[in-house]
Amino acid sequence: MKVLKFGGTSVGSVNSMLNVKKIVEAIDDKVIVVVSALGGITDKLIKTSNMAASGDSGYEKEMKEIVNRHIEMVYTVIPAGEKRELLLDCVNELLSELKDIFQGIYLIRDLSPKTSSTIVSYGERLSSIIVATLIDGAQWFDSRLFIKTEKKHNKHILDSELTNRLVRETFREIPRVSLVPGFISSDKDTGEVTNLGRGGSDYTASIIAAALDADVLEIWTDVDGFMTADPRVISTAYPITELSYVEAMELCNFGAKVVYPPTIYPVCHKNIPILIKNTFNPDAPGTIVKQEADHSSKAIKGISSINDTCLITMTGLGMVGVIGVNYRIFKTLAENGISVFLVSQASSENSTSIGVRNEDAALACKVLDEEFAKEIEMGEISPMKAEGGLATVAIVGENMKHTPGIAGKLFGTLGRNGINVIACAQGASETNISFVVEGGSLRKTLNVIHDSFFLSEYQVLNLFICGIGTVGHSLIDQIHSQQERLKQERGLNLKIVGIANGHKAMFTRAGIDLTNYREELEEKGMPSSTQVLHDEIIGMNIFNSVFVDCTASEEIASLYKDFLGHNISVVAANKIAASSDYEIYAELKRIARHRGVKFLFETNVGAGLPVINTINDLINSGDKILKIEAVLSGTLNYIFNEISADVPLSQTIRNAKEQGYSEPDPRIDLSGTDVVRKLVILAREAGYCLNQEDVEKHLFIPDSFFEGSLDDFWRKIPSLDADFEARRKVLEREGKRWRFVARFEGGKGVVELVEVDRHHPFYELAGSNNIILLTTERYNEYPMLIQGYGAGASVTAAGVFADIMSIANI
Ligand SMILES: Nc1ncnc2c1ncn2[C@@H]1O[C@H](COP(=O)(O)OP(=O)(O)O)[C@@H](O)[C@H]1O
Ligand SMILES: N[C@@H](CC(=O)OP(=O)(O)O)C(=O)O
Repeated sequence: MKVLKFGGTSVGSVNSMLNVKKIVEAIDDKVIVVVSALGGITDKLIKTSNMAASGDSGYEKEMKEIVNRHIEMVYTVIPAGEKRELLLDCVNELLSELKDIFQGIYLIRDLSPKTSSTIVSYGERLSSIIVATLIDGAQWFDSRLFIKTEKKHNKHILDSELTNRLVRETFREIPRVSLVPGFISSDKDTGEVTNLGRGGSDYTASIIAAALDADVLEIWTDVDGFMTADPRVISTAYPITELSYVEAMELCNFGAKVVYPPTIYPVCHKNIPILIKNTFNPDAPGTIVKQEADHSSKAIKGISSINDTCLITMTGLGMVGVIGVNYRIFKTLAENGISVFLVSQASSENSTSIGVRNEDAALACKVLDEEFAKEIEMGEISPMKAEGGLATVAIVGENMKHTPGIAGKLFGTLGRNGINVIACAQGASETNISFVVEGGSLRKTLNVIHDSFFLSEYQVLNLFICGIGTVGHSLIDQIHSQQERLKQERGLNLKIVGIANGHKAMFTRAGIDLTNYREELEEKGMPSSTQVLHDEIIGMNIFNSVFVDCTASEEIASLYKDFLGHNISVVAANKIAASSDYEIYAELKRIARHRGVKFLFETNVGAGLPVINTINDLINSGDKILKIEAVLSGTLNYIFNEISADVPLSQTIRNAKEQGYSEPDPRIDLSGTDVVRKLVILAREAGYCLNQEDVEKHLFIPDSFFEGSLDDFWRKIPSLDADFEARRKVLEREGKRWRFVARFEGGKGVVELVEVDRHHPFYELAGSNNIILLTTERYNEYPMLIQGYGAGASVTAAGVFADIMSIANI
């Protein structure tokens, strides 16, 4: 014999009702079917009662909707004929009783718990008679006659002994199909209608299954089984094939709504398996819950959470070593009907924290303050401290037992993502680790843990890309073309969750489709500003995230500090932050280290060339950088390689801009500012404290050319052409070339135009290439030389991409 329970979602629509009929009629065994109210009806009954009790005449409209929902259901699922007429008589009678009760409440403006229980019982009474008529040959039973409760601590609790006896008596002869309303019961002494609590139909079914020694209890709902996490929050959650009773209990007790927690015990006691199935997808295997579940796979089976948490903390040296303090805490709370779902006490015994629901917090504080009034007055214990708005998360799995490293992995993952754990608890059974976080971090917490424990084959990196000029655009193209390969071959899911340019920004947790992102940004993007980026990115509170700055903006660079402080790594093509005041640079590095995130800017010097990483590797392995000599400006090298009798200086500058080598304002290159910035960054990475103003500059363009607007500059620059051409001719005759060289030695930095002959390593430097010579303690007689493209969108974008990949750490 089987017991099948169909939840509100399974009897909520015409299609689902017809599925229920098909599923039940296909079973070749005796079956007892337990049903809930039509989806959403219990909530609506409660809402309508409250409206009527508060004198809101709008309750009539709600009541009409309740009537229509049931009548329409009858007309659509039951074919015309005698059966339908008989059913309509019963349904109409129940609905008219309900209408009268609501009217009574509205008139006297009073709603007692007893009336409330009566009202909600109509949900299951109505649904069960509809389903009983729908399923061929089904016989209806009134669960109020055999599910019996008694009142304890102001709550209706099941009287198991009496109920079991009555269930067995009622089903001495079990028909082929029996139909039972779930949830509802009656008081064993007064006969008043009661219920088993919200979600209680699962419990009704479990009680019946256990009392009658059913072969299986099937819970039919709207998901493919118990999932690794709440699928409404974690889109990547997937069904768990097998769970033990203990694991199922831990999960549903902690918010996995798919099964009402008390359901597990009766069937577990009788070793009856529970099968969770999807009414909308009956072919899916579902989840089987039994004594011994498969433990061969992951360390944890599922994650559940309760958003509604208040942590009450009792502290005081007067508690240390005193016997009976905990006894008094729990006795007081129990006497006041307050349920505690998390307890955390330090071994020093001077502080105990307990997790309760927010609605119980004020009462819990009050009764505990009263219980410990004497100790509080003597100063031995402080008054209770309540911290609301929190959430409790639990990771569950019997595999955790004796497996070292689970807590380490859990808390490490949370820490790296900037999630603060306010309290935690793990029982010696080692099947559950629970912890409390800020309510606002719940989504991020669940995502982070789900990702690290369940989706480890896919690591996710969430990217915000700011600036879609030449470098940003090229980066997005490169990511787009590599996304699938990285996923398949490296298990890395690179998701771009935000894109912004100077005037538009768009964000989506699911990841932006990169095919038409420019059009989408223009059409659907919100107005962008530094503030918008700051608030949206921090507000999204998304895990494993990286802010990628492909702008040259000082304002954008000013955001890094807050991003790093919120555990968002920063990858910058923008040089401003790393070359700004030494204190700012040092602070950003400090915050990143402290927060366990990365601040990377490899492309700040030499575009995609591995310059900074090389310096870091040398230093980290104990070497010392003694001298840096370099041509660091792709623009200037391009200009000095281009300049000829046919192409004067002014034209080479224009060409450099048009080819995308120079900064948007080429004066930043010509003034040496760009090279100074790069030298400062290299020196700092080499372990020296250097600021831009400490670098000596010998320029080749007079200072006056850098004053005024960019247009003024373009107008004035041809006036230098003749002089440059004369100097170039001399240089040519001497077999020399111009190189704009940056040098750092003995703590001093210099940038200047140098004339190099054919024996100098910089002589042959072609195009816009860069060259860096590092003289170190180890590379001394023969310095290390790094050379290659030092500018250009695609190599710079590739360098940024490499920084991003190093954060993914694969
Ligand atoms: N870990 C989980 N596994 C499956 N479902 C979950 C989990 N956590 C929360 N849920 C939610 O529980 C819902 C099923 O419970 P409920 O709405 O009470 O169904 P029913 O109406 O069938 O009783 C699912 O639709 C899902 O959104
Ligand atoms: N109808 C009741 C009982 C129940 O179990 O419903 P569902 O199976 O839809 O969770 C409620 O909403 O609480």
